[in-house]
Amino acid sequence: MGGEDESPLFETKGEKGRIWYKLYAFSVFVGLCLIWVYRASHIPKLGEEGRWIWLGLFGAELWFGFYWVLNQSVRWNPVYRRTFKERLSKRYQAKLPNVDAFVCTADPMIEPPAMVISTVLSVMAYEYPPEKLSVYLSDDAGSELTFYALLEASRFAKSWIPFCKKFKVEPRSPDAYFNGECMCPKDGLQAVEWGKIKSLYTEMENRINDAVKFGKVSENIRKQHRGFLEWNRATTSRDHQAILHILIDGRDTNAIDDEGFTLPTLVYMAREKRPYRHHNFKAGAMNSLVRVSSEISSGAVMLNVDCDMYSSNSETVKDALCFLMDEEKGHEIAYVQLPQLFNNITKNDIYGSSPMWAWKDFHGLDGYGGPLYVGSGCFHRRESLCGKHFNETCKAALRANERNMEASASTLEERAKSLITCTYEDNTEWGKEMGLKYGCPVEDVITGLAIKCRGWKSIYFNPSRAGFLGVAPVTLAQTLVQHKRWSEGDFQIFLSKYCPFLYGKGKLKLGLQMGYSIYCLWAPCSFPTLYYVIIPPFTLLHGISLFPKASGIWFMPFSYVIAATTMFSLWEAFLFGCTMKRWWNEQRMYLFKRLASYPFAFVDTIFRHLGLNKSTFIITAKVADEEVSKRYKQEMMEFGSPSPMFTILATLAMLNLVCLIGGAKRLVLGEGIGLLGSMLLQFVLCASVVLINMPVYQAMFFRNDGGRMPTSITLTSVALAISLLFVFLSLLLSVWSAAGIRFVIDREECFSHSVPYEGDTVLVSFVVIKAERSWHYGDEGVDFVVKGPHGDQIHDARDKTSEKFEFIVQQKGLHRFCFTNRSPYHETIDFDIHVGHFTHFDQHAKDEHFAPLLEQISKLEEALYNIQFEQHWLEAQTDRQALVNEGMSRRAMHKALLESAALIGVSMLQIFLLRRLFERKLGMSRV
Ligand SMILES: O=c1ccn([C@@H]2O[C@H](COP(=O)(O)OP(=O)(O)O[C@H]3O[C@H](CO)[C@@H](O)[C@H](O)[C@H]3O)[C@@H](O)[C@H]2O)c(=O)[nH]1
Ligand SMILES: [Mn+2]
Repeated sequence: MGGEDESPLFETKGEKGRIWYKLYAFSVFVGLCLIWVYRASHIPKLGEEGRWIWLGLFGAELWFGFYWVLNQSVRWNPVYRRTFKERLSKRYQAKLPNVDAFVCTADPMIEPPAMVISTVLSVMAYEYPPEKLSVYLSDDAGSELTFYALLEASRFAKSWIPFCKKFKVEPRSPDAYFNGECMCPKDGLQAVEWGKIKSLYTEMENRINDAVKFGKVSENIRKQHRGFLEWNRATTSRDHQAILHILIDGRDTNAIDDEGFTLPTLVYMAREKRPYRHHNFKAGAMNSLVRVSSEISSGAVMLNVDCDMYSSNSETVKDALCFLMDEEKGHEIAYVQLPQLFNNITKNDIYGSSPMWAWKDFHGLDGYGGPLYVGSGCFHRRESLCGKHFNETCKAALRANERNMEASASTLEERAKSLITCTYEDNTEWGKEMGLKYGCPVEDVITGLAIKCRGWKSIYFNPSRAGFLGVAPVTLAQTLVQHKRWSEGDFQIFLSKYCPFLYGKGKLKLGLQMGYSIYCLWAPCSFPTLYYVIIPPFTLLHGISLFPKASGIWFMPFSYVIAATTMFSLWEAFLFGCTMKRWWNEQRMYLFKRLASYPFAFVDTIFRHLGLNKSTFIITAKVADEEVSKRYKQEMMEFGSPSPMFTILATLAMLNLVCLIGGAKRLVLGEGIGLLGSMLLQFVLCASVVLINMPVYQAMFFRNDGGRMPTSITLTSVALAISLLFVFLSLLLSVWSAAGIRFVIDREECFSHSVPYEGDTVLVSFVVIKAERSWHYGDEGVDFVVKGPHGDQIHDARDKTSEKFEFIVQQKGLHRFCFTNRSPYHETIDFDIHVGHFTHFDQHAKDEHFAPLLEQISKLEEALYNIQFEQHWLEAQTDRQALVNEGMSRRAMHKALLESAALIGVSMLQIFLLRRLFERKLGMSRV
């Protein structure tokens, strides 16, 4: 047995109880296959009704199944890592490598300099030999405000770092430490120092915030450092020379903290920017940092954090080194990614920013050779990031390296500056084979993939104390935009030559190829989801069943797959200690991303592929105004600023609401429990969508704060929902004439229909389409008699070829509708009936606020039915007329269209007036 010296620096463990998971997964897979079999074996034949709708559903279910299979890759073989930092310290104390930490910022307005320097200070205070630690700040805004803040930080560090080390403070971001939940120390000495440091910090923060408020630094401050000379009147964030200043030079014997210890090196960098040169966003900044640091400190390990992601665990560097320096496996590892967690998540995580499953997936990816590189919170081996291919000679490469001690700081600055000019990268491999790749909105994911295809492995490490904490978006729009960027970038990778299945073939394990594809295929997931959220509700409204009956055997696989996957995800949430509400919020965001972010991402990627648009990088804001933050803390969804994404969400929410109400009405008023049996799944689906959309309805109709849905979006989405209903209605009627019956009559034919309420309006129509003799077209009609429940005659028409009328029901119960054909020929008759139940609505609705809304919806819906009836009638008429006169039908259609348009207009107006009414009511009650 080997001694302590040969024991590994980290340990890997699998998860127990995987066999149960595999059994569960297998059973779900069987369920999925049965669903496919059901769909495939029940496809309506060519020319039959509803074939396309059915095929569409089949397509969606194929996709969901396929995607579910992909997802198994990250659940099949998860691994968990543990490090042994004491062994590292014992064996490598003097031989630890230089570590360079990079912090990126890009806009002092949405990434406040005070926040940025707190992040910088948190990494400067790492528990690591300071002479081996260098921190670089890349400022893509080239802002003197950020430079000034960093200058302040370089001074504050002198007291902050010794304070942290002396009292083992965590977290080491002064902002998080003083404003977070840390307790003021009771112990005498620490309490005194705590007070001193806190006031130092507060003063510094105030000075920085004052400068930011003022928009520039004062003349007094300008005199404090020659660096300010870089900024003149012509300097803008898009147009300036390369700026680089070593604010603390760790080699300098005078660069010491208050306790006399060396300080880590601190560098400010703003790469050259010119309006006519593309700067490649964060990837460009990172590559500049890689070059600059190789000149100044040439750390063998590089850490990158976003400016909002402070280090919350001062031991993380050592953890990372345990992986990279492990004697046996360390040399194969290119990077160590830590999870991106957030410090501003509310109890129920309303925007699903920290979905536990997302990071769980990374354990699964780790089992197949390595997680994705996702930007912030990742430690890289310099050589692998710079393009080196893995081979066995890489062994023992990570060693302590000497810094250039001869060159003066200003020489280093000059040399470094020449590496960050606009032209430096021309005709080089930077952005292609070296450094981070350009041209992709998720530079990190594509770079990580390329690194792994060069033969390296990666590690996912989730320490019990969070390594990094950032700022999660605090509005719905920001979250959706961020996900649009990610899903767009990932999908772009899938379509490029870096597609995990092509590029990774033979280089990555199949499990990892599948794992990468989960992310790469986010964007296309939007279409099956959209289909599922639109079509089943529509057909629910029209009483068309798309899923097996609840009593039938085919119902089993559907219900099993839905129940099993839902229960499983609830179980997982429960294991993570999630609240029910948080799980529910997560489901909502899961749906919203698929409905709103991913479709845009998909379309934009396709356009980009066709060369129609360029990629952009919308930086996520890290600050919000007070009102917005307040609502975020109260977990109220923020819809305040208009966004086309909201229009989609609101339209679909309205659509599902109307369809659910329509379906429920059918259930209550007409077809009863039989309908529920044949439409159960559609009801469940539609009802879940409506439930999950509650915050949307609230924002549209019931809220009065700044975060409610903008009126313009409410109006547009209501109009859109109505138009969609009409479009589908006419489509459905043309392909799937569910309403009305067409039958051939010989002598006599009777129908009965039960009307449950007195006072309902019944619309009845029939048209004799054609007689069964082609050579002769006569005008012979049929007789039509309607009788009430007690045999009383309600309507009597003699010898009519068509008829349309309505009557009010006097007595509820079974009504009879009888046709008599007096001609010797068979006739084809189209018969349609519709019972309207609007007048009774107000008796049922109690809620004072809900009543008018539901009434309006009901009215709309009633109108819709009437139009449907009308259209059906027109169509039947048209069919008849087609035999007589083509021209007539066109006029009929025009009439129908005109009617529809008028109705949309009126409904819109009603909704608008209703809203106004609400506003006034709420306004009054507040006074
Ligand atoms: O031109 C730019 C644009 C952005 N950034 C910086 O990039 C970081 C990430 O930007 P942010 O808007 O916060 O994006 P997020 O979506 O929150 O970032 C995640 O997703 C990005 C890829 O889309 C990764 O690069 C990040 O590391 C990862 O945290 C921030 O520090 C920015 O300052 C730049 O330096 N230059
Ligand atoms: Mn961010």
